[in-house]
Amino acid sequence: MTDLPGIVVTGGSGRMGQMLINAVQASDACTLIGVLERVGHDWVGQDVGIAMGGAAIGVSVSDDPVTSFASAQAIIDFTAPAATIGFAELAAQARAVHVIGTTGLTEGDIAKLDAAARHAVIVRAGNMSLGVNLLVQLTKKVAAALDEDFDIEIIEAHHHHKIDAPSGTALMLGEAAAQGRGVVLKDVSDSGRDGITGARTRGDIGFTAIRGGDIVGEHDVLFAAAGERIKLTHIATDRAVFARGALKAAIWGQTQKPGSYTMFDVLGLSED
Ligand SMILES: NC(=O)C1=CN([C@@H]2O[C@H](COP(=O)(O)OP(=O)(O)OC[C@H]3O[C@@H](n4cnc5c(N)ncnc54)[C@H](O)[C@@H]3O)[C@@H](O)[C@H]2O)C=CC1
Ligand SMILES: O=C(O)C1=N[C@H](C(=O)O)C[C@H](O)C1
Repeated sequence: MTDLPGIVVTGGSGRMGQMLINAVQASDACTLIGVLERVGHDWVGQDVGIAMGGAAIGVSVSDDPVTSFASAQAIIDFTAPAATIGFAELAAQARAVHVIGTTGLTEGDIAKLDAAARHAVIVRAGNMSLGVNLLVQLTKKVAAALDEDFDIEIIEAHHHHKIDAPSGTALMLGEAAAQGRGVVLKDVSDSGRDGITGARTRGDIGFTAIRGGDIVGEHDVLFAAAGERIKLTHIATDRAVFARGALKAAIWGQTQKPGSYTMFDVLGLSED
Protein backbone atom coordinates (compact mmCIF):
# COMPACT_ATOMS: atom_id res chain seq x y z
CA MET A 1 0.00 0.00 0.00
CA THR A 2 1.10 3.56 -0.70
CA ASP A 3 -0.28 7.07 -0.06
CA LEU A 4 0.74 8.23 -3.53
CA PRO A 5 -2.12 9.18 -5.88
CA GLY A 6 -3.26 6.11 -7.82
CA ILE A 7 -3.43 6.70 -11.56
CA VAL A 8 -5.46 4.91 -14.22
CA VAL A 9 -4.24 5.36 -17.81
CA THR A 10 -6.93 4.95 -20.47
CA GLY A 11 -6.09 3.86 -24.01
CA GLY A 12 -3.04 2.05 -22.61
CA SER A 13 -1.88 0.52 -25.89
CA GLY A 14 -1.93 3.86 -27.75
CA ARG A 15 1.04 6.05 -28.65
CA MET A 16 0.34 8.32 -25.68
CA GLY A 17 -1.01 5.51 -23.49
CA GLN A 18 2.30 3.65 -23.53
CA MET A 19 4.24 6.87 -23.00
CA LEU A 20 2.05 7.65 -19.97
CA ILE A 21 2.38 4.16 -18.46
CA ASN A 22 6.17 4.48 -18.64
CA ALA A 23 6.05 7.99 -17.16
CA VAL A 24 3.82 6.95 -14.22
CA GLN A 25 6.00 3.89 -13.58
CA ALA A 26 9.11 6.10 -13.51
CA SER A 27 7.54 8.69 -11.18
CA ASP A 28 7.96 8.70 -7.41
CA ALA A 29 4.99 11.08 -7.01
CA CYS A 30 2.20 8.72 -8.15
CA THR A 31 1.54 5.06 -8.74
CA LEU A 32 -0.05 3.11 -11.61
CA ILE A 33 -3.15 1.29 -10.36
CA GLY A 34 -4.99 0.59 -13.62
CA VAL A 35 -4.84 0.55 -17.40
CA LEU A 36 -7.90 0.60 -19.60
CA GLU A 37 -8.42 -0.44 -23.20
CA ARG A 38 -11.51 -0.71 -25.36
CA VAL A 39 -13.72 -3.79 -25.25
CA GLY A 40 -12.32 -6.48 -27.56
CA HIS A 41 -8.74 -5.12 -27.56
CA ASP A 42 -6.21 -7.96 -27.38
CA TRP A 43 -4.40 -6.36 -24.40
CA VAL A 44 -7.47 -6.74 -22.17
CA GLY A 45 -6.78 -9.30 -19.42
CA GLN A 46 -2.99 -9.23 -19.92
CA ASP A 47 -0.45 -7.80 -17.47
CA VAL A 48 0.40 -4.43 -19.01
CA GLY A 49 4.16 -4.93 -18.57
CA ILE A 50 3.98 -8.09 -20.64
CA ALA A 51 1.62 -6.53 -23.20
CA MET A 52 4.24 -3.78 -23.67
CA GLY A 53 6.91 -6.39 -24.33
CA GLY A 54 8.62 -6.33 -20.91
CA ALA A 55 8.30 -7.95 -17.50
CA ALA A 56 5.04 -8.24 -15.54
CA ILE A 57 4.27 -5.26 -13.28
CA GLY A 58 1.17 -6.60 -11.53
CA VAL A 59 -1.35 -4.34 -13.29
CA SER A 60 -3.69 -6.05 -15.71
CA VAL A 61 -5.44 -4.26 -18.56
CA SER A 62 -9.18 -3.86 -18.03
CA ASP A 63 -12.08 -2.89 -20.27
CA ASP A 64 -14.28 -1.91 -17.30
CA PRO A 65 -13.96 1.80 -16.45
CA VAL A 66 -16.42 1.69 -13.52
CA THR A 67 -14.34 -0.82 -11.55
CA SER A 68 -10.99 0.70 -12.62
CA PHE A 69 -11.96 4.26 -11.67
CA ALA A 70 -13.49 3.31 -8.29
CA SER A 71 -10.16 3.33 -6.44
CA ALA A 72 -8.34 5.92 -8.61
CA GLN A 73 -7.28 9.42 -7.59
CA ALA A 74 -6.67 10.43 -11.21
CA ILE A 75 -7.51 9.23 -14.72
CA ILE A 76 -5.13 10.23 -17.51
CA ASP A 77 -7.02 10.04 -20.75
CA PHE A 78 -5.61 10.40 -24.24
CA THR A 79 -8.12 8.38 -26.29
CA ALA A 80 -10.95 9.55 -28.58
CA PRO A 81 -13.85 11.99 -28.08
CA ALA A 82 -16.65 9.44 -27.53
CA ALA A 83 -14.55 7.52 -25.00
CA THR A 84 -13.50 10.69 -23.17
CA ILE A 85 -17.09 11.92 -22.75
CA GLY A 86 -18.09 8.60 -21.18
CA PHE A 87 -15.02 8.58 -18.92
CA ALA A 88 -15.74 12.14 -17.71
CA GLU A 89 -19.06 11.12 -16.19
CA LEU A 90 -17.55 8.03 -14.54
CA ALA A 91 -14.48 9.91 -13.27
CA ALA A 92 -16.77 12.55 -11.75
CA GLN A 93 -18.83 9.82 -10.02
CA ALA A 94 -15.58 8.41 -8.60
CA ARG A 95 -14.47 11.98 -7.65
CA ALA A 96 -11.20 11.31 -9.47
CA VAL A 97 -9.21 14.04 -11.24
CA HIS A 98 -9.71 13.62 -15.00
CA VAL A 99 -6.75 14.79 -17.09
CA ILE A 100 -7.86 15.00 -20.71
CA GLY A 101 -5.45 15.19 -23.63
CA THR A 102 -7.93 13.92 -26.22
CA THR A 103 -8.43 16.33 -29.14
CA GLY A 104 -11.13 16.61 -31.81
CA LEU A 105 -13.83 17.41 -29.22
CA THR A 106 -16.90 19.34 -30.44
CA GLU A 107 -18.51 22.27 -28.63
CA GLY A 108 -21.23 19.83 -27.50
CA ASP A 109 -18.58 17.49 -26.08
CA ILE A 110 -16.99 20.34 -24.16
CA ALA A 111 -20.37 21.30 -22.68
CA LYS A 112 -20.67 17.72 -21.36
CA LEU A 113 -17.18 17.95 -19.84
CA ASP A 114 -18.11 21.23 -18.17
CA ALA A 115 -21.16 19.52 -16.67
CA ALA A 116 -18.95 16.72 -15.27
CA ALA A 117 -16.55 19.35 -13.88
CA ARG A 118 -19.27 20.52 -11.49
CA HIS A 119 -18.47 17.40 -9.44
CA ALA A 120 -14.78 16.76 -10.03
CA VAL A 121 -11.56 18.34 -11.23
CA ILE A 122 -11.03 18.23 -15.00
CA VAL A 123 -7.78 19.45 -16.53
CA ARG A 124 -7.97 19.59 -20.32
CA ALA A 125 -5.54 20.94 -22.91
CA GLY A 126 -4.98 20.26 -26.59
CA ASN A 127 -1.30 20.24 -25.74
CA MET A 128 0.20 19.51 -22.32
CA SER A 129 3.78 20.58 -23.04
CA LEU A 130 5.30 23.57 -21.28
CA GLY A 131 6.72 24.84 -24.59
CA VAL A 132 3.39 24.98 -26.39
CA ASN A 133 1.63 26.65 -23.48
CA LEU A 134 4.31 29.35 -23.53
CA LEU A 135 3.89 29.64 -27.30
CA VAL A 136 0.17 30.23 -26.76
CA GLN A 137 1.00 33.19 -24.51
CA LEU A 138 3.50 34.58 -27.02
CA THR A 139 1.00 34.22 -29.86
CA LYS A 140 -1.59 36.26 -27.98
CA LYS A 141 0.95 39.00 -27.25
CA VAL A 142 2.25 39.21 -30.83
CA ALA A 143 -1.28 39.20 -32.28
CA ALA A 144 -2.25 42.03 -29.92
CA ALA A 145 0.75 44.08 -31.04
CA LEU A 146 0.10 43.74 -34.79
CA ASP A 147 -2.81 44.91 -36.91
CA GLU A 148 -4.60 43.15 -39.76
CA ASP A 149 -1.83 44.13 -42.20
CA PHE A 150 -0.34 40.90 -40.81
CA ASP A 151 -2.14 37.78 -42.03
CA ILE A 152 -2.11 35.05 -39.38
CA GLU A 153 -1.70 31.42 -40.43
CA ILE A 154 -1.31 28.44 -38.08
CA ILE A 155 0.65 25.65 -39.74
CA GLU A 156 0.74 22.25 -38.04
CA ALA A 157 2.38 18.95 -38.96
CA HIS A 158 1.70 15.51 -37.44
CA HIS A 159 2.23 11.80 -38.08
CA HIS A 160 0.08 10.04 -40.68
CA HIS A 161 -2.11 8.29 -38.08
CA LYS A 162 -3.60 11.51 -36.73
CA ILE A 163 -7.36 11.61 -37.31
CA ASP A 164 -8.35 15.21 -36.44
CA ALA A 165 -7.51 18.54 -38.06
CA PRO A 166 -6.76 21.27 -37.23
CA SER A 167 -4.86 19.81 -34.29
CA GLY A 168 -5.93 20.67 -30.75
CA THR A 169 -2.77 22.74 -30.43
CA ALA A 170 -3.49 24.65 -33.64
CA LEU A 171 -6.92 25.51 -32.25
CA MET A 172 -5.36 26.73 -28.97
CA LEU A 173 -2.98 28.93 -30.98
CA GLY A 174 -5.79 30.20 -33.22
CA GLU A 175 -7.86 31.03 -30.14
CA ALA A 176 -4.93 32.91 -28.61
CA ALA A 177 -4.36 34.87 -31.84
CA ALA A 178 -8.07 35.75 -32.00
CA GLN A 179 -8.07 36.86 -28.35
CA GLY A 180 -4.99 39.00 -28.98
CA ARG A 181 -6.79 40.65 -31.86
CA GLY A 182 -10.03 41.02 -29.92
CA VAL A 183 -12.07 38.88 -32.33
CA VAL A 184 -13.97 35.60 -32.07
CA LEU A 185 -12.08 32.73 -33.71
CA LYS A 186 -15.11 31.11 -35.35
CA ASP A 187 -15.92 34.42 -37.12
CA VAL A 188 -12.48 34.60 -38.77
CA SER A 189 -11.33 30.98 -38.99
CA ASP A 190 -10.32 29.73 -42.46
CA SER A 191 -9.36 26.06 -42.70
CA GLY A 192 -9.41 23.33 -45.34
CA ARG A 193 -8.70 25.51 -48.38
CA ASP A 194 -9.12 23.64 -51.67
CA GLY A 195 -9.98 24.73 -55.22
CA ILE A 196 -10.81 28.30 -56.30
CA THR A 197 -11.04 29.70 -52.80
CA GLY A 198 -10.76 33.38 -53.71
CA ALA A 199 -8.15 35.68 -52.22
CA ARG A 200 -7.48 35.66 -48.50
CA THR A 201 -9.97 37.71 -46.47
CA ARG A 202 -8.29 40.45 -44.44
CA GLY A 203 -8.34 39.55 -40.76
CA ASP A 204 -8.87 35.82 -41.27
CA ILE A 205 -6.89 33.36 -39.18
CA GLY A 206 -5.93 30.47 -41.44
CA PHE A 207 -5.09 26.84 -40.63
CA THR A 208 -2.89 24.52 -42.67
CA ALA A 209 -2.51 20.84 -41.71
CA ILE A 210 0.33 18.59 -42.88
CA ARG A 211 0.16 14.81 -42.20
CA GLY A 212 3.12 12.52 -42.79
CA GLY A 213 5.38 9.80 -41.44
CA ASP A 214 6.19 9.84 -37.75
CA ILE A 215 6.13 13.62 -37.08
CA VAL A 216 5.40 13.96 -33.36
CA GLY A 217 3.93 17.49 -33.53
CA GLU A 218 5.12 20.77 -35.05
CA HIS A 219 3.38 24.12 -34.92
CA ASP A 220 4.19 27.45 -36.57
CA VAL A 221 2.30 30.69 -36.09
CA LEU A 222 3.03 32.84 -39.11
CA PHE A 223 2.39 36.59 -39.13
CA ALA A 224 2.85 37.64 -42.77
CA ALA A 225 2.74 41.25 -44.00
CA ALA A 226 4.02 43.09 -47.05
CA GLY A 227 7.82 43.03 -46.82
CA GLU A 228 8.22 41.05 -43.60
CA ARG A 229 7.18 37.91 -41.75
CA ILE A 230 7.36 36.74 -38.13
CA LYS A 231 7.24 33.04 -37.33
CA LEU A 232 6.80 31.51 -33.86
CA THR A 233 7.63 27.80 -33.81
CA HIS A 234 7.33 24.83 -31.47
CA ILE A 235 8.65 21.38 -32.37
CA ALA A 236 7.93 18.34 -30.21
CA THR A 237 10.43 15.56 -30.90
CA ASP A 238 9.39 13.28 -28.03
CA ARG A 239 5.88 12.51 -26.71
CA ALA A 240 7.40 12.46 -23.22
CA VAL A 241 6.80 16.24 -23.09
CA PHE A 242 3.03 15.64 -23.22
CA ALA A 243 3.19 12.82 -20.66
CA ARG A 244 5.23 14.98 -18.27
CA GLY A 245 2.59 17.72 -18.42
CA ALA A 246 -0.24 15.22 -17.91
CA LEU A 247 1.39 13.75 -14.79
CA LYS A 248 1.97 17.21 -13.40
CA ALA A 249 -1.74 17.96 -13.97
CA ALA A 250 -2.85 14.73 -12.27
CA ILE A 251 -0.84 15.56 -9.15
CA TRP A 252 -1.72 19.28 -9.15
CA GLY A 253 -5.41 18.36 -9.47
CA GLN A 254 -5.38 16.47 -6.17
CA THR A 255 -5.50 19.72 -4.19
CA GLN A 256 -8.00 21.64 -6.36
CA LYS A 257 -11.75 22.21 -6.04
CA PRO A 258 -14.07 20.72 -8.69
CA GLY A 259 -13.99 22.72 -11.93
CA SER A 260 -12.57 22.95 -15.45
CA TYR A 261 -8.88 23.80 -15.60
CA THR A 262 -6.20 24.10 -18.27
CA MET A 263 -2.43 23.67 -18.33
CA PHE A 264 -2.19 27.43 -17.78
CA ASP A 265 -3.59 26.80 -14.29
CA VAL A 266 -1.30 23.83 -13.69
CA LEU A 267 1.83 25.63 -14.88
CA GLY A 268 0.95 28.90 -13.15
CA LEU A 269 0.99 30.85 -16.43
CA SER A 270 -1.13 34.00 -16.57
CA GLU A 271 -3.89 34.48 -19.17
CA ASP A 272 -2.54 37.98 -20.02
N1 LIG B 1 -3.04 17.11 -25.33
C1 LIG B 1 -1.85 16.63 -25.69
O1 LIG B 1 -0.79 17.08 -25.20
C2 LIG B 1 -1.80 15.52 -26.68
C3 LIG B 1 -2.96 15.01 -27.18
N2 LIG B 1 -2.96 13.92 -27.99
C4 LIG B 1 -4.27 13.39 -28.36
O2 LIG B 1 -4.48 12.18 -27.64
C5 LIG B 1 -5.34 11.34 -28.39
C6 LIG B 1 -4.70 9.96 -28.56
O3 LIG B 1 -3.54 10.08 -29.36
P1 LIG B 1 -2.63 8.79 -29.68
O4 LIG B 1 -2.14 8.18 -28.43
O5 LIG B 1 -1.68 9.21 -30.71
O6 LIG B 1 -3.74 7.83 -30.36
P2 LIG B 1 -3.76 6.25 -30.44
O7 LIG B 1 -4.76 5.92 -31.50
O8 LIG B 1 -2.38 5.71 -30.55
O9 LIG B 1 -4.33 5.81 -29.01
C7 LIG B 1 -5.66 5.92 -28.61
C8 LIG B 1 -5.97 4.73 -27.74
O10 LIG B 1 -7.25 4.89 -27.13
C9 LIG B 1 -7.88 3.63 -27.11
N3 LIG B 1 -9.32 3.78 -26.96
C10 LIG B 1 -10.23 4.27 -27.84
N4 LIG B 1 -11.46 4.18 -27.33
C11 LIG B 1 -11.34 3.64 -26.09
C12 LIG B 1 -12.28 3.28 -25.07
N5 LIG B 1 -13.59 3.46 -25.21
N6 LIG B 1 -11.78 2.73 -23.93
C13 LIG B 1 -10.46 2.56 -23.75
N7 LIG B 1 -9.53 2.85 -24.70
C14 LIG B 1 -9.98 3.39 -25.84
C15 LIG B 1 -7.48 3.00 -28.45
O11 LIG B 1 -7.70 1.59 -28.48
C16 LIG B 1 -6.02 3.39 -28.52
O12 LIG B 1 -5.19 2.44 -27.88
C17 LIG B 1 -5.62 12.07 -29.71
O13 LIG B 1 -6.82 12.78 -29.60
C18 LIG B 1 -4.44 13.05 -29.80
O14 LIG B 1 -4.71 14.17 -30.59
C19 LIG B 1 -1.81 13.31 -28.36
C20 LIG B 1 -0.60 13.79 -27.92
C21 LIG B 1 -0.51 14.93 -27.05
O1 LIG C 1 -2.24 13.52 -32.19
C1 LIG C 1 -1.11 13.86 -31.79
O2 LIG C 1 -0.10 13.16 -31.95
C2 LIG C 1 -1.00 15.15 -31.09
N1 LIG C 1 -2.09 15.78 -30.78
C3 LIG C 1 -2.20 16.99 -30.09
C4 LIG C 1 -2.87 18.02 -30.98
O3 LIG C 1 -3.90 17.67 -31.62
O4 LIG C 1 -2.43 19.17 -31.03
C5 LIG C 1 -0.92 17.46 -29.47
C6 LIG C 1 0.34 17.08 -30.19
O5 LIG C 1 0.59 17.99 -31.20
C7 LIG C 1 0.34 15.65 -30.70
